[in-house]
Amino acid sequence: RALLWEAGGGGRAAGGDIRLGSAPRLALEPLGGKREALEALGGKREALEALGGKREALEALGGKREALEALGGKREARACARLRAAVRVPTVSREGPGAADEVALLRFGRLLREEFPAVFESELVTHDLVANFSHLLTVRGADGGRTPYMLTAHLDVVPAPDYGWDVPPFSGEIHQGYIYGRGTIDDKHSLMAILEALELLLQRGFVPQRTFYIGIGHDEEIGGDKGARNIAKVLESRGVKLDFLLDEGMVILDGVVPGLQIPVAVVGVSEKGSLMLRLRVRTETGHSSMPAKESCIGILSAAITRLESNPLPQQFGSGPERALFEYLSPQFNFPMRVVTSNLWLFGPIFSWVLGQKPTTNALIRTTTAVTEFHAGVKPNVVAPLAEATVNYRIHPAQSVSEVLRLTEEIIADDRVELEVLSSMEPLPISPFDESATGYWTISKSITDTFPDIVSAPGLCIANTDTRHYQKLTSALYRFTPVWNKLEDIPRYHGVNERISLQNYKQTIHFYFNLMQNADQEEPLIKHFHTEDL
Ligand SMILES: CCCCCCCC/C=C\CCCCCCCC(=O)N[C@@H](Cc1ccccc1)C(=O)O
Ligand SMILES: [Zn+2]
Ligand SMILES: [Zn+2]
Repeated sequence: RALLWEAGGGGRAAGGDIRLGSAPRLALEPLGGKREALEALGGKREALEALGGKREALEALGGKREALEALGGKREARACARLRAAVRVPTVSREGPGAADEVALLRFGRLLREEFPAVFESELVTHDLVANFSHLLTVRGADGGRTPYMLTAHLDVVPAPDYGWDVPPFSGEIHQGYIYGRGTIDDKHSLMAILEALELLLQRGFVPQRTFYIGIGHDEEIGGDKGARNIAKVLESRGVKLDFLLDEGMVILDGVVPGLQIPVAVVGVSEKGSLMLRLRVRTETGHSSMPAKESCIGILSAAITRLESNPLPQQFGSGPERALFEYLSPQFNFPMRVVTSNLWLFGPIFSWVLGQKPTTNALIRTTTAVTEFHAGVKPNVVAPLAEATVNYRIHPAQSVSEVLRLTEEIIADDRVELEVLSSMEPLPISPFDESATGYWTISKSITDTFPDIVSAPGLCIANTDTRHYQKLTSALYRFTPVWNKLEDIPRYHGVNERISLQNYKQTIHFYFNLMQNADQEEPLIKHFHTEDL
């Protein structure tokens, strides 16, 4: 069983295509009969629970060997079934008032309570419902003298139109060893894996030494102002201080960092800031047969062209991206090893190389993304108004005001009005030196789960709920152990979001390891091992 789950890298599929979709009789034949099929899966109830129903069970099982390979065992089968059930609840966050699907959010809360009875019924665990749909779990530790820590995740997802998906985005279908669906890597995988790990540990009688919190926000995808912000307020009102907090953010990168031959787990120790800017040009409207020399559309387009052709200056070396390459230096191939060991000399050329690809460019500068453009009312009317939105993600070495000043300089046209829709300064760099217990607990848990990869501190290029928790701790980390190859990066907020069955199991292992490592004073020793899972 272990061999089957461990075959291949984290991002590779375990098992073959287990979608059959053919008649029940055809599905039963390779299994040798209904009774054998059910026996193989540990019983009718488990099989049905794992696969979500009789018809689905039969459709999904391409054969006895494939079924066992894909499911790895009863416990894994149930965990996968629970993640699939979570994906099927469309907890979509949309921009604008009244945009939350309250029915789905409530349904999701019920699903958590039903699927994790040991967690929700444990005497060690207190559950607070926050802002109606978010959840705060307090897991009481035996040693009240130790500073607690916190794990966070979010239950909402971005919208997913059916178009472009190989399987429906809210089906949770298994296809070629992957669970597909919105939320499988952002961020239901981590939420469900945290609860799986806790459920298992509690079932085994685990009593944590130190208290820890699990915060589950319901509106991260639209800023977290109701969920995470209020969870943080509840904790602040209780006088809680945290040793560290771990949220989503960075991931395992396999073949993404140029010149690095082994996969790296990047733990986000800082997070870029953000500025949403509305650009607006107003001009006289009128009959399109007598247009003025310049239209608001032309003026705004020219301004946008100037912004896109003048990227903000690179900042390589002044943020946590430098630490990433210094940490990884011994792992690079020649000549990259020489380059990254001598950044004092090769910094400028290396920065130019990083600037050539969107993923690595995001590390070294404030990025400029023109995300919206609206103008015009009718084909034969001179447009009175043109508007565009620009989203900057601000490098830690810059500030909101500096980005605004540079924008005005680049546009250099008073007819273009600027309105700040929202802004956020980059987050401070969390400690990752030898005394940073949170960083090393995460790092050790990565190594325990993935012995063959390295971990390193880095910059999180997107925003997370962590900013809401800044009053509770200055040790904010952003990482979930999703295994990404370069071609997987567009799956975030894109189409065909998926996680391999093997990678989901590893995600559970990671939190299982972390919950034990977090209790340990040096040296870190675990009582339960993932081999027992
Ligand atoms: C050499 C290293 C290369 C680095 C490559 C980086 C590859 C990154 C891979 C995966 C990124 C995963 C990001 C997962 C977290 C996404 C969180 C998110 O989407 N947040 C939203 C939050 C938000 C903020 C403001 C308003 C609404 C929502 C976001 O940032 O837009
Ligand atoms: Zn997310
Ligand atoms: Zn997201």
